[in-house]
Amino acid sequence: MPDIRVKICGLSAEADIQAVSDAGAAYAGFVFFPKSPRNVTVTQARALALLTPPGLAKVALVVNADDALLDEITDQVPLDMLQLHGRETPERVQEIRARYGLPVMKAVGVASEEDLPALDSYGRVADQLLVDAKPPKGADLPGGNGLAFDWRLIAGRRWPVPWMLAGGLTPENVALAVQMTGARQVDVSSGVESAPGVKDAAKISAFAEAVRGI
Ligand SMILES: O=C(O)c1ccccc1N[C@@H]1O[C@H](COP(=O)(O)O)[C@@H](O)[C@H]1O
Repeated sequence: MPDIRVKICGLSAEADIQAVSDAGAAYAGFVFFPKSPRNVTVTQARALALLTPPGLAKVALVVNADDALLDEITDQVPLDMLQLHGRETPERVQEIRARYGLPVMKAVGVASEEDLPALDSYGRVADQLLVDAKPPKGADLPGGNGLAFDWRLIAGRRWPVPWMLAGGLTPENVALAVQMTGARQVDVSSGVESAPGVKDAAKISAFAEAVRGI
């Protein structure tokens, strides 16, 4: 069975980079969304990205970002991928791919069968899909809420591009989530924290260990 790739999102401290690297994760995510407890400035993200060892892909998470913000982030922060976690249309995904020349991962929130066609639409234009739980109505954050969705909804479904499973994953439930969905990549943020926005090295290690044990 091929290795399952892990993304740890919402890093904001030097120690987080070390913990994620030690855990053998494939992706490190930086959140550019002021309402998030994981928000980082461009200056902070640049410093963290420069500390990130080769082999750990650096992902910038943005929410409905305009070109000015994306210009600033991509000018200042060495990146390997952009994660679009807002209401970006398929056309906007294409525009961003063309403008920045970086792979784009589009997050799609899932709560019911009705949400699944969007994965097919974005699967035609994005480089990767992030299949996440749909945020509750009125939530401040479009992701990072520690909520899982009903994994049976995507059991056996496949898309033409690589995809990651996200939403409420933890060291305790990630093995079951992978078993039920067939995911080959998993993304976690709040499930490896000791408090909102504070990453916990022991939980990061336990998450990676749980994935290795699958
Ligand atoms: O983490 C955040 O604060 C965040 C803010 C805005 C959009 C997305 C965000 N996080 C992403 O949401 C999913 C699931 O997170 P969780 O594991 O349920 O906490 C993940 O992709 C995060 O990168």
